Amino acid sequence: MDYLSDERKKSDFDVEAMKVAWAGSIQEFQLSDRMAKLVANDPVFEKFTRPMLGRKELLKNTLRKSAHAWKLIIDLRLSEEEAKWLRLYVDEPAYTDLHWGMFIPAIEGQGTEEQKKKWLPLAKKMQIIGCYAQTELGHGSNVQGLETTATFDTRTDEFIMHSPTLTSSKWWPGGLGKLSTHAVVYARLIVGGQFHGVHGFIVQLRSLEDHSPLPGITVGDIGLKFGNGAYNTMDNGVLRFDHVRIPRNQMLMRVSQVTKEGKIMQSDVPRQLIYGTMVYVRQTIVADASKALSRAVCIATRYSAVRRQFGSRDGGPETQVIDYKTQQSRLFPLLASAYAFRFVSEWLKSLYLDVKQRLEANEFSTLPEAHACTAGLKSLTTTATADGIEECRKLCGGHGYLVSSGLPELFAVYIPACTYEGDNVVLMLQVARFLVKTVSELGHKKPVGTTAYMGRVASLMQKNSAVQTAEGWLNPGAVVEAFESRAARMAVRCAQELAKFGNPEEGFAELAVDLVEVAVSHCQLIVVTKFFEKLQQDIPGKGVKESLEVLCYVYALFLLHKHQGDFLATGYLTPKQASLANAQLRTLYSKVRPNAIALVDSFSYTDHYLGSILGRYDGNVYPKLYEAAWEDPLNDSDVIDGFHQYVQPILKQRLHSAKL
Ligand SMILES: CCCCC/C=C\C/C=C\C/C=C\C/C=C\C/C=C\C=C\C(=O)SCCNC(=O)CCNC(=O)[C@H](O)C(C)(C)COP(=O)(O)OP(=O)(O)OC[C@H]1O[C@@H](n2cnc3c(N)ncnc32)[C@H](O)[C@@H]1OP(=O)(O)O
Ligand SMILES: Cc1cc2nc3c(=O)[nH]c(=O)nc-3n(C[C@H](O)[C@H](O)[C@H](O)COP(=O)(O)OP(=O)(O)OC[C@H]3O[C@@H](n4cnc5c(N)ncnc54)[C@H](O)[C@@H]3O)c2cc1C
Repeated sequence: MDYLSDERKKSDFDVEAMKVAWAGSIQEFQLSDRMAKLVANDPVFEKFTRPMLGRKELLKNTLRKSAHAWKLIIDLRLSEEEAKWLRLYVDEPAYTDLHWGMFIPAIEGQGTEEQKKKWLPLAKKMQIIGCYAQTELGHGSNVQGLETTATFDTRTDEFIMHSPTLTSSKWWPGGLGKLSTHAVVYARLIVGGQFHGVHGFIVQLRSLEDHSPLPGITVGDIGLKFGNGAYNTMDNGVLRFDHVRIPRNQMLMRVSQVTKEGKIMQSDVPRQLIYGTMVYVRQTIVADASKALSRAVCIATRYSAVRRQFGSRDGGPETQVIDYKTQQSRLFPLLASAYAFRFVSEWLKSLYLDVKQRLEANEFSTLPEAHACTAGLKSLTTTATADGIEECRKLCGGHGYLVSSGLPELFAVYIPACTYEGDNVVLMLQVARFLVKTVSELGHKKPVGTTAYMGRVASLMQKNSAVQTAEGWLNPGAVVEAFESRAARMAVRCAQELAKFGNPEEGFAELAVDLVEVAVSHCQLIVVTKFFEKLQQDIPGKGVKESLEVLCYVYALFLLHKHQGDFLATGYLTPKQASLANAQLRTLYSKVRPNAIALVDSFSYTDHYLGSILGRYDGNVYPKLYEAAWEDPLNDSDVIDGFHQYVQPILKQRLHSAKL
């Protein structure tokens, strides 16, 4: 029985076409759908017991699933793209994520042709397992502060990898603790007693025969992390080197080369390319944000349609909680954000692929913008998603706190995204540096790409919003101009403040909070703009574009309302115009309401992937919650183990004293 069928009938757009719009293309939809079903129908990938397993059992279970996934990839001859989807739907962080997601990309981006030829076939056949060992106990954000050393020995033509201090221990790399045979290790290059910056080195950690650590290497897991199950399926590790020797050709040498004689040769490639793997991964994290947020929103939306509280008249049904305006005002902006992040990630991927192609042709001019966009959007979307998942838990009331809602584990797995691949504040400060530089160069350099609007800064500083009515806000030009003006005005104001400091670095440190706000406003402008640009494309299907338009305005006007202080303080909006935007937002929520279930169905998530009783496709929540409770190991017996030993004596004592 489909308890949500009435809801599904209310929608006025073609859900199948929306699924394609969400996926990006019909091919992508079919591919993803095939992999989702393959995983959902395979009992090896069951995951409901995960939060109850102890650490060793949990990790072993993950290894079993990863081995089964690899077998499927080989047996079914899946492409790399299909394998990516398969791993996503298995939905369990594993050492293989870092192998495919960072180790291989690091070699691809920073290795020479010879190095790629040697290492990539081994890695792609999984004859070696790699991780990305950058962060140390003492330093994560400050990459140039890493302490591990790689000292060149001209006599033997080798590097000596060493961990000189406790704080130089590698700490956090996923897959390092128990599984990796190799790592790309980031270390200070020392040649002839001189420091030559941080570089990547391929280091073998464990024997390929018996998996024991090689001489001079101390390696292990760093211990339990937040939440049950969740990211504890990953063996984040600690690693120390005691004068471990590796051949010279295991330094990744696309950026700098060390010759046999100990000479450093710089290629034309900028040294920032050493950070290139992070640019790649940050871009994928933006896509992951839309997946995680859409999962949480799907659960909260379906459950909000099932759940009823108050408002019964004449013995009729109570009100569905999704009909409360307060519920809508918390839920629908998150629904709109999931779509907004999906489309901005699509754009970011194309930006990244373009930059990658240019880098391969030794054209580096667009790297700074790629860095700013990936860093800023990673920060913006992961912060909003982590907060959004927690909001979805609250939107589900008490039942959202049950592990069977799927939300606690999703939250626990997701929140480190605000920290890994760059702490979100540190990343916004990078965006701020890029923006300040752009403003300072306005006199002699035309801003391009996502900062092109800065080229119109004079008019953006003068023009104020012309919106007169709530309907006036349903105009892409009016909305985009509002976001451009706010971002430009905040950036210019900050640059003026910075100019008052004799020492720019001192000013940057003092004004850091304002600078982060400038960066956030710039990144929000990018997301809003890319959503409107998406709507310019041909999007087939009855009512699909119209529904997306509504979501686009919800996203933009929700941000405008949330940050109205900025819009008012910069003088672009009057309080009246801000309140008209809010009135329009309320109207938009009413337009979303009948389509809400169809909009989350369009993510096309299987019940397996959602992993949530509250978010079940059929809405059959209460019987299934009730059933699941009885499956808890505590309910194996009526009288709990330990009762006779620890509780009964207390009860007896009470009875005894009661007699007295
Ligand atoms: C319910 C269950 C659900 C289950 C869910 C299932 C599955 C989920 C599975 C997986 C989750 C999804 C994805 C997981 C992905 C990853 C997680 C796992 C791994 C994580 C890995 C890591 O974290 S790796 C370590 C990452 N570390 C960092 O990011 C460090 C951050 N620091 C830096 O990036 C930099 O050092 C810096 C940016 C802070 C630089 O600081 P600064 O002192 O200014 O530096 P420099 O002098 O070094 O550089 C300055 C110039 O360089 C430019 N620049 C800096 N970075 C870059 C770059 N990346 N690219 C290009 N250019 C860069 C900078 O702009 C300066 O340029 P100018 O000189 O021109 O101004
Ligand atoms: C689950 C998980 C998986 C990870 N996987 C890997 C991996 O595979 N490989 C790997 O190498 N690393 C990995 N990491 C490490 C991760 O990349 C770092 O933790 C991250 O880059 C943050 O660095 P940090 O821990 O040094 O934080 P810190 O920099 O110490 O941050 C602490 C606080 O200081 C603030 N702060 C720091 N610098 C500044 C500044 N300049 N201005 C203002 N505020 C500042 C931050 O905002 C934060 O609030 C992982 C981490 C986690 C949690």
